[in-house]
Amino acid sequence: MSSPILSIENLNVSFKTSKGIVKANEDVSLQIREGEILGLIGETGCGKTTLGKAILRLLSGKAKLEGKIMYRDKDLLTLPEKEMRLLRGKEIGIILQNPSACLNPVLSTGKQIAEIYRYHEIMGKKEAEKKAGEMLELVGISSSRGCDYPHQFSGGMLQRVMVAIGLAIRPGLLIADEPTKGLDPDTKLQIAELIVGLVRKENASMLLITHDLELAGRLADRISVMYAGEIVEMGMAEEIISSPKHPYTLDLLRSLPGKGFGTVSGHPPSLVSPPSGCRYHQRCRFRFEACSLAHPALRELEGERFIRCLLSEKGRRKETAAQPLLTLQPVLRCSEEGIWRC
Ligand SMILES: Nc1ncnc2c1ncn2[C@@H]1O[C@H](COP(=O)(O)OP(=O)(O)OP(=O)(O)O)[C@@H](O)[C@H]1O
Ligand code: NI
Repeated sequence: MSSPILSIENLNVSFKTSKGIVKANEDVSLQIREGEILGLIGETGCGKTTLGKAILRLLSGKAKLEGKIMYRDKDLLTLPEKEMRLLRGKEIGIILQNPSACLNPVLSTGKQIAEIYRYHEIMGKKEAEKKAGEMLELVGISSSRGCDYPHQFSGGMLQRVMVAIGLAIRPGLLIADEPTKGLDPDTKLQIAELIVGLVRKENASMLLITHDLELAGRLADRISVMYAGEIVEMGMAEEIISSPKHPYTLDLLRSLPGKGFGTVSGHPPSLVSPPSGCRYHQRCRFRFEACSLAHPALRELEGERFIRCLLSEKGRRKETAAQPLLTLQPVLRCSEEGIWRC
């Protein structure tokens, strides 16, 4: 097994707001290995972007961060800002979800890519502009369009420009935050495959942030499922998709458009005052009394599978799965071993 390029230990991120302290990430621990693509999924507002930005210390001054984030041998939460600036873009690239807000409207796209090389003082102006053209070609845009401004590009093309910027200096780790948001289904897949193809070619690693479980299942090696600021399930992508163990993951899978179910019913809880016990218990079809009282820990099951659910504790699963408090039309059944299947 390859060593981690990124290791996050017990990360807590909170924001002081007028409504109270928003606990956007709580006790988050995960690793991304060399050459690995980790999908981070969860509903809107669960804390995915917070985690991605925390890695690069891009959160606003209101954010309080505790825990440890190691990139190779660098401790990112204590690294001096000067070193952090050198690391951003060069060792860890980021693609944010809204290209038109991230790009400078009065600078040509070619110049914006060239600026990265100039900023990191890798090469001179002429060479940087030539390299920017090559990057555009790499992401499927003619280098002649380097003179064009962001408003002259479609959403999909702009996202390609963001990919070129994110990967310009061949970072070891790429954080891609909803890189396909707002694109039509065909463009979405093309962009996602483009990013993954380039990352794989470089043997780089990636944190792929998305609310799209299907996309993560198709492109990631492993998946972390986040709910209300916490990781609730983590494992190999194909296993998460074929046999989800946390009721939330199961509900996410059931809500895929292809299954015709719509979104997961109910609303995520407040991150200012989350419910006691399991954060998902109010929406969970398998809840039992203890779920509203005891906060489950993230436990490791066999084969690097992690789950934060009281049902995963021995003896509970069968008993409870057999008698869910709420029974929706079951596409579920409980197998002999007590593992749920879609
Ligand atoms: N700068 C901030 N100040 C205050 N609260 C914030 C800030 N940034 C994020 N939050 C809050 O933290 C929580 C997590 O937000 P985050 O953007 O990380 O969620 P997300 O999973 O990325 O959602 P989406 O899928 O919509 O992008 C939300 O409740 C959000 O309102
Ligand atoms: Ni987000």
